[in-house]
Amino acid sequence: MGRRFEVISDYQNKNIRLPRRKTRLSAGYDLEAAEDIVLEPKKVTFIPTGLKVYMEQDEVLQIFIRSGLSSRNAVSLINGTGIIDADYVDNPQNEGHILIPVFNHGDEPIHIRKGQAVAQGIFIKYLLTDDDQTGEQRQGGFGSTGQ
Ligand SMILES: O=c1ccn([C@H]2C[C@H](O)[C@@H](COP(=O)(O)OP(=O)(O)OP(=O)(O)O)O2)c(=O)[nH]1
Repeated sequence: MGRRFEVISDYQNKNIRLPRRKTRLSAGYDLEAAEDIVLEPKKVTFIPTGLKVYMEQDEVLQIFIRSGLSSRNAVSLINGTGIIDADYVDNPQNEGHILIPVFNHGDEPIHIRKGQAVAQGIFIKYLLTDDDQTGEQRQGGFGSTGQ
């Protein structure tokens, strides 16, 4: 299967750039906002990226805030670190749209522009226990398996 980002159907022809690393040894692929969006104070906003990601079965994409954004503004990911599972891609609910849930701790709205890099994704390999036999298939999007 390899490892690659793709633009989801709803965001085709909207000039979404595929994530890139800044320098030769940067670990993170920069994730940009797919739309202009306002982060209202003391609220969680799901920033759309317009992207999905394919990766190998034993891999996960971890999402972190970009320090540029968090040092200029009092914002953080509401979930600390976002976990994008390898079987999230192409799920029937939202095609595997990568969303970035950001909390604005400040008192003023923050205006995010389309194309602004807000977070970064780092691919990591994960391990299983010896007796792991999980065979369940993912059906949906964010929060779908934990109900
Ligand atoms: O910041 C995030 C975190 C997660 N996701 C997507 C990818 C991930 O594969 C899916 C499920 O996330 P997670 O497993 O963290 O949440 P959950 O509450 O356990 O949901 P689920 O029941 O769907 O596993 O939601 C995002 O788009 N952004």
